[in-house]
Amino acid sequence: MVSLKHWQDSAQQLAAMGVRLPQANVEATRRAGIEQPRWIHFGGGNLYRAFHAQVAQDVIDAGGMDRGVVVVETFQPFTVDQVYRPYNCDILQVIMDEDGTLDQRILSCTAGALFGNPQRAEDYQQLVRYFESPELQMATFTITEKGYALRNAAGELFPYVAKEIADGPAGAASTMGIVAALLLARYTAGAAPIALVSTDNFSQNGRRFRDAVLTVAQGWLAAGKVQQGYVDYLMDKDRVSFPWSMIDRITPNPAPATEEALKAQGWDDLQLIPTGSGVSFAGFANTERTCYLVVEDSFPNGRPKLEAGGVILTDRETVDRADTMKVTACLNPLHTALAVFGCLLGYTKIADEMANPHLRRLVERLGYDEGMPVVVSPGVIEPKDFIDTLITHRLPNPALPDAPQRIAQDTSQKMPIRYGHTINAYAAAGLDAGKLECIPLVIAGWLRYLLAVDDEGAAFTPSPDPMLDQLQDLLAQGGVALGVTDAAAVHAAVEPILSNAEIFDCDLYQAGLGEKIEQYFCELNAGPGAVARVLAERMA
Ligand SMILES: NC(=O)c1ccc[n+]([C@@H]2O[C@H](COP(=O)([O-])OP(=O)(O)OC[C@H]3O[C@@H](n4cnc5c(N)ncnc54)[C@H](O)[C@@H]3O)[C@@H](O)[C@H]2O)c1
Ligand SMILES: O=P(O)(O)OC[C@@H](O)[C@@H](O)[C@H](O)[C@H](O)CO
Repeated sequence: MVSLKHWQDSAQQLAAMGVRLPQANVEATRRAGIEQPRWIHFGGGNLYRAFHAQVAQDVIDAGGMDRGVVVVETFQPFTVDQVYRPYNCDILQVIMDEDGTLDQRILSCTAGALFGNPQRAEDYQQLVRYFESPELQMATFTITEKGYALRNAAGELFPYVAKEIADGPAGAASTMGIVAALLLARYTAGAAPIALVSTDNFSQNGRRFRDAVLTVAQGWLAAGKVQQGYVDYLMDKDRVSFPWSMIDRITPNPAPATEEALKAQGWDDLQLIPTGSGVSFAGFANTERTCYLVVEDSFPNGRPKLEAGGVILTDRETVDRADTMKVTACLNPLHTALAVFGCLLGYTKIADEMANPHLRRLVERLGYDEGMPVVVSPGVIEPKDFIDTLITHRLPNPALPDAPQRIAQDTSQKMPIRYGHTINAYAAAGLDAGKLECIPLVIAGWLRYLLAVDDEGAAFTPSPDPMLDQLQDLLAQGGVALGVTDAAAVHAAVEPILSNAEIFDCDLYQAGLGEKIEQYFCELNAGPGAVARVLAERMA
């Protein structure tokens, strides 16, 4: 048997098993990274473990960075304590090819892991020291869309954000507040430049990230907690940059099937680590081979040689086009459609959904017919090739254990990016959004999903979502349950949701889609079996 915790004792055996090993001196890069990283990553979830860590290992192996990355959690310490530290921060990356091959590689590029929240003073102070150093060049982030959110659906600051603004940097509590406080420490220590790179899935992520940090910082300025010089520092892109990015790699939660396959190959310490939530972790990260990371080349303090890790460095406009292509048209809207309908139809694997001709037709029409017409090619990736590969290889990959339940997480946070953007783009291009059929069908499917009753009439547990309770209450208060198809009752219950521009980035009634979504919802909600029937009729 071989173990990830002690892999260096079995290097020869691992090499014989075909497991790729780090090329650089592991201990030296680890020591140097713990001493002072050049790269800190916030949100050490599965995407970091499968993708950013690969980039960092490639860069280190190629001599493009002399030290390891430090991973930081701000939200909860789970991965730090239960996933990183027990494995000395090492990761087994498992790339799952369509033919069932498991391509395995040990990634030893993570030097340390911290719970960087004032709740854990020792780790937080270490993080502050890292930020005070001019040697730190960049921080990357995968903290999910909600990690950047400061306001509720009514547009008001969350109470804990209002409180941290009133309390000042010492009371930083949200991730945006913590980042603003770390930047204050950096400013005070000499104002060295830095790049803060959001690699989360939403359009213009750098702009929105910057806006969120500035909202907190300007709140502190208004409350007399910081000086103008600090805000000037944050606003100076030559000192603090927020490069935009596009990231793509379908990275499911570690799956029992992967755990079993690895055990059968001789691994003895890669059991799934229970989290008590929908997400799962393990010593391994399972992912697909295809990956893209496109980043605006704006690093005022220099950067590791990211090109050696396959990163495409380019200008902001190209990044924006690549990202818009992926998150608003050619991948993520298709994913959310499969998530919503997959949960309703009892699927647990995306590849199985792609074998359903009606679901396959739905995602083809969503992508080719409804998303693509308003996509501008980024040049660095050809949209038609991208979506062709997605539909013919990536989504149907039977080896990839991706689940609609994973993708359904936080759907309320993704609506503006995945559908609102295209609806608004139709209006901007003088096209009639009211003619769209698949986007409103998915939104109606999401309302149907919120009832938490599947197409057989059985209750299911929706994936975690910060707005779930609020949205479910609106439907319940309106008397909407499975079987309710009275148009007036449905309208009264769903109108506050569909007209809310905080949720969709547009008022769907003004966009000419509200009534159509209500009609689709009534069809989908007619009773058990209605979801499959409507899909079969409309996607014939
Ligand atoms: N998994 C993928 O296929 C994939 C692909 C491309 C992009 N992404 C982007 O990466 C993000 C993370 O994906 P993942 O697969 O690593 O998810 P994950 O669930 O494995 O990890 C989520 C990470 O975000 C942190 N987090 C959650 N809520 C937070 C909050 N409010 N503030 C700060 N941190 C918070 C968690 O602690 C964890 O480190 C996604 O939301 C998406 O934007 C994911
Ligand atoms: O990560 P999210 O929650 O924004 O979205 C779920 C999936 O659509 C997403 O993770 C994809 O797998 C990813 O965007 C592929 O690159």
